[in-house]
Amino acid sequence: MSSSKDLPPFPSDVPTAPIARISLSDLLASKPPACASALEACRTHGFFYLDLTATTIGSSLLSASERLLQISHQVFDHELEYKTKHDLVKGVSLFGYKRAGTVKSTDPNLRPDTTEFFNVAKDHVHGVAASRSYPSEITENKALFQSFTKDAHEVGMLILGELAQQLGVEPKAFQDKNIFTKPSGDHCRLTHKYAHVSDRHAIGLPSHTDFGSITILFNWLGGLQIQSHDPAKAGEWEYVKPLPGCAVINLGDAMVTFTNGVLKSAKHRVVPAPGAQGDVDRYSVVYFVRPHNEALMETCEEFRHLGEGGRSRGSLSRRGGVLTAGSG
Ligand SMILES: O=C(O)CCC(=O)C(=O)O
Ligand SMILES: [Fe+2]
Repeated sequence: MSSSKDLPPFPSDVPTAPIARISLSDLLASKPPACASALEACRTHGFFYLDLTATTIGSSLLSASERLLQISHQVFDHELEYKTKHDLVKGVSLFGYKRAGTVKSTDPNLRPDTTEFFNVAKDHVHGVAASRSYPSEITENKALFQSFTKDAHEVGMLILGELAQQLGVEPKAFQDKNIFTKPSGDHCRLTHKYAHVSDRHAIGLPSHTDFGSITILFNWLGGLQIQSHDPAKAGEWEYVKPLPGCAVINLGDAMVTFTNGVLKSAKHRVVPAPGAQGDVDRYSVVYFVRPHNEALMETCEEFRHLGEGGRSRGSLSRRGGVLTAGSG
């Protein structure tokens, strides 16, 4: 595949998840219907499309994501031996290479996944923390990773600000948990899933929720699925069809903790893309806005009255008796 434009189309007869499409330009202008739709999407699906066209920051994110796609082709094309030189060390750091074949203990079928990825730390590309080794295609394109992470984080902060506004809480309640200049697990992930012509049931990424606050996702082929909210469909998996000019936004578990479950982090997974799309390798470019390492992982004041306050999920650490987002 030389470019995202040469890909087979998403089949027209495959049912897709009915998630909202919200315009970044409207959110930037704080237009009430767009802000209300964002809140509604985050209270229900925990997912929405963000139309990035017609805005400067959105256009630069779209072009950066295309360039990162090209870099992904080169990076994943290396021999496994080269890629594993940059392995992430589970339990020690999130950043680096994860090969395909991981079994997630939460997958009831314990199927090895078929996706490899590189997690590139915001802290490493912006000098917030000392870097680790990455493939040369990543280190040589530091400026691109810098602008992508900065712009994606800014879009995440805009959404967090609008959600706070809509919920009537302290306007910076969520933004203050995700400060860009502070050490954190914020990162850009490049993913690659091999085409599986012979095994249409291979799992790309097993069902999971994201750990952080907001995920900004660029993908070009189907394969991403979320569970239906239609009671008649009883949680059936539905494809999230990639839309040109749009990123897919979803909330992570931190937002569930901060809002005491008012906002949702939906389970999602990656399966082979439908139709002819399943015959080509699949890539995605993701940015995870995660609470900074010192952020308290507890329910914001305004949501405590809802009952069971301070629920937390994910790998958190305790600092001086309080729960923070830092991985220790
Ligand atoms: O590749 C995708 O479409 C989704 C990736 C994802 O869910 C993740 O990396 O957490
Ligand atoms: Fe995810």
